Amino acid sequence: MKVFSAEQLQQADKVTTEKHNISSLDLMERAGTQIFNWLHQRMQGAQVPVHIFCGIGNNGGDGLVLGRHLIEHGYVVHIYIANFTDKRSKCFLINYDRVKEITKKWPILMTSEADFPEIHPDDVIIDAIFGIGLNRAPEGWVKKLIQYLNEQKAFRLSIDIPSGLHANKPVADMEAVIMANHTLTFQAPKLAFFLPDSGDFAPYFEIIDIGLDPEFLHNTVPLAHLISKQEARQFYKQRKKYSHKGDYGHVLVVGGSYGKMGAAVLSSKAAYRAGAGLVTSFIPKCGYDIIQTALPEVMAITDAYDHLISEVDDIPEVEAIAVGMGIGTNERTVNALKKLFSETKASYVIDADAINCIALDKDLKKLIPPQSVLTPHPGELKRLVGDWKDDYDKLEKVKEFTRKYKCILLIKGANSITVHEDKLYINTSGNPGMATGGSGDVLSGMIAALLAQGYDPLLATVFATYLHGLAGNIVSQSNSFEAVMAGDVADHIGKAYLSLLEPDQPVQQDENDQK
Ligand SMILES: NC(=O)C1=CN([C@@H]2O[C@H](COP(=O)(O)OP(=O)(O)OC[C@H]3O[C@@H](n4cnc5c(N)ncnc54)[C@H](O)[C@@H]3O)[C@@H](O)[C@H]2O)[C@H](O)CC1
Ligand SMILES: [K+]
Repeated sequence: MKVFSAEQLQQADKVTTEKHNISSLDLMERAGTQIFNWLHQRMQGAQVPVHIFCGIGNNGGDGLVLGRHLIEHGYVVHIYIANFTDKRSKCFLINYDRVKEITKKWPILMTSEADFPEIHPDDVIIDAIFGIGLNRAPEGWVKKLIQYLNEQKAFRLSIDIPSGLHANKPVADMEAVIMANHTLTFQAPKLAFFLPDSGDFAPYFEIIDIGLDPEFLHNTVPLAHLISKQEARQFYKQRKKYSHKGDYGHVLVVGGSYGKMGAAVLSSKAAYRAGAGLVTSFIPKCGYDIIQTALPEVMAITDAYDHLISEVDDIPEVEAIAVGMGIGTNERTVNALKKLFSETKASYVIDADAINCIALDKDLKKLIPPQSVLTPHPGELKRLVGDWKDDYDKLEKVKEFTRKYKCILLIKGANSITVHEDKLYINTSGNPGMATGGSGDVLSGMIAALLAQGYDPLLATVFATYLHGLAGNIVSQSNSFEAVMAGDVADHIGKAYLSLLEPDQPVQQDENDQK
């Protein structure tokens, strides 16, 4: 699914009205009516007061359309206009009049804090103050209104986007954004919903299709792609009946040091579970018994050193190498990486301490093999590209890094983002239980396994990230978030493949009602 910018959606709006010969007012009617249908299906006529807070632009107009339909269906509705300026939009004004026509009185105009209404915890708040037309931080009493609404216990439903949040720019004032319980967003999800600084404002959202021109949406290069099951399923390559282990590639895991052998074990295990034909682990001597005992399927080659990796030699020819998990940043290890990168051709996954080594040594940075996949967590990323002002600055820095070093970089986090030059792929699987030691080691092994099986590096990263999150979700469903351990995630990669391929269950009406 595509993630568009506010500007692209405004353009889509314009193209749709011109090409399909419908007015902006019709589009607003469509948008507001769909919000009404959503709410009506859930409220079923309940006489719970619905407080609709409208701005004076088109987001406010959507709120007015919703209000009119609710009133016509006998709901208890209070409409308030946050009258912060008299520059009201045309479609807002028409719908303002339409409300008056049916109620015979004007909605309540708010001009200061004194106008804030009392709201009962069981009531419903509709947030239609600002949409994607937000152009600065809300100030004065409007900011206070947002804070007041956030203090209420009532359910907050935001129309299109929580007011005060920009679709694709940093939050200007964190204290002037609606904390939505749910957001009904038009046509496409907004980038801000998936970034660490702003994602908490829109923890749950649904997309409302308002029929913007499909051709425009198809031909427009989006800000990002959202990867859910539907997309991930298309990446899957079926195994052939008449095949042998050589067809699925050989992964070399270069990992571990004294006290951190688990990293190499987890990565090697995940490589097998994700489908690699063969896995060899290159480890310090001290890890030999550990890996051979933990994973009999894995072949082991040891370094000359007992506690660390000093030179990766005598290795077989492999398709993919996952390097860095638990290797430390000793100078000898940095030198081993220099030699490995310059002498061994393969598809690389560069993780953990290998990233720290690169951050420490400029010469090593220059040796990053083209098309490598780097998988830093936030701390490693900071060491690699420097600190950032906000999420958008981070994305720009990472894009620049991938251009300069011709690589793919996965920004790991709640919604991990695969970055390659200007392309962004946002992952939707996974859960907070996966914020646990070893989770990244499992992922590096999975990416390497897909590389070995012939997936191209960008696809391998996006697909492995989705499968990894899905495996984590399966574990957490029977185990709680708290109890998720990286080894469990590796053990559930198989279930993730099965879940990916099983047909979607039709949504039953009563099931739908409970959501
Ligand atoms: N194509 C679509 O997706 C459709 C969207 N619809 C809805 O329209 C809004 C966007 O409406 P717009 O009138 O452009 O802007 P807003 O309502 O978000 O903003 C209102 C108004 O407020 C001014 N403003 C912006 N920031 C501030 C601020 N901090 N303080 C004071 N005033 C501010 C700004 O100048 C605007 O004029 C979209 O989100 C949807 O809800 C259509 O209904 C259907 C098609
Ligand atoms: K809103």
